[in-house]
Amino acid sequence: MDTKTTFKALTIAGSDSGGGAGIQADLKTFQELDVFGMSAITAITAQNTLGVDGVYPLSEEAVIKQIDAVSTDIGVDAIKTGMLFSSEIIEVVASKIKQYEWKNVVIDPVMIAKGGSRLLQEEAVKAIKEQLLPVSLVITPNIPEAEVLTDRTIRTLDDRKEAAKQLYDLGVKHVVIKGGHADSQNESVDLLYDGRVFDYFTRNRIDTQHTHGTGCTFAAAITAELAKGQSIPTAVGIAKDFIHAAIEDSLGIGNGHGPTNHWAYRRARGR
Ligand SMILES: Nc1ncnc2c1ncn2[C@@H]1O[C@H](COP(=O)(O)OP(=O)(O)OP(=O)(O)O)[C@@H](O)[C@H]1O
Ligand SMILES: Cc1ncc(CO)c(N)n1
Repeated sequence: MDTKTTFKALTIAGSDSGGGAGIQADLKTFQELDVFGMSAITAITAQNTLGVDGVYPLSEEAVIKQIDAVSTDIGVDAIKTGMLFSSEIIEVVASKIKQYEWKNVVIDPVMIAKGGSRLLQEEAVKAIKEQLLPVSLVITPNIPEAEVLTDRTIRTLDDRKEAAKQLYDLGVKHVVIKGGHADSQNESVDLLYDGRVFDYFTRNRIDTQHTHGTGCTFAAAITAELAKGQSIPTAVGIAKDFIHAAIEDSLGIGNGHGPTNHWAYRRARGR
């Protein structure tokens, strides 16, 4: 008898034509971590390592149809959201999370691309806080996103801890505030808060400009591990190792902020 179990993850996010962030980064990461990846695309971006040259959102109907198509047939063990673009799409996603009673829900609250292009409309921040956070397991903001979501300035680790508590109070069960944008020259520390204790995931800071899609890749790795049934601290620890390997062994592609290397983690394990 075939007893093989296939773990499945769905990403609801934008397409990055450059292949380093968005849907493309998520699917590559799921694949590298032995999880079957599926996607519901919210918007198409014309994008490369130099920046975003166009954003083309899809209709709410198109997003609903994609989510329903995979959920009613294939099934989903974990979901991740990335670029959601508008309040209308956020509302659709929140209602689908409730309808399908998804528990392993990772929200990467993507707002602005490295070159400054908006991937989330300004007024949609409220919908993330009010509709998505209460139905989510984990949120993974970078420091500027955490500042917007909490309306506070984050300079010190104590500021970050206060912001994590504030986000937790909005209903999300675990908060990871990433340290890629922190001032530290030597290390990149990610903070995890579960409503009781703070946990720290620390690796040396790599001196590189090739960090396009680090946030998407990190959150996708957490999602893949949750799909397999790992605990949150274990999933975050594996995601930290995955993104560190991907940044360290970068590909040097393009003329700007290049992508990370999604196969570096697997190669380092001799697979
Ligand atoms: N230079 C670096 N060296 C080591 N780790 C890094 C570096 N930059 C980012 N990271 C790690 O990468 C992950 C993503 O963090 P970051 O704060 O850069 O996310 P982000 O800004 O959302 O990324 P993006 O918007 O490019 O997708 C975190 O685990 C962070 O600690
Ligand atoms: C489509 C897309 N999603 C997320 C990001 C953030 O890295 C990006 N640059 N593009």
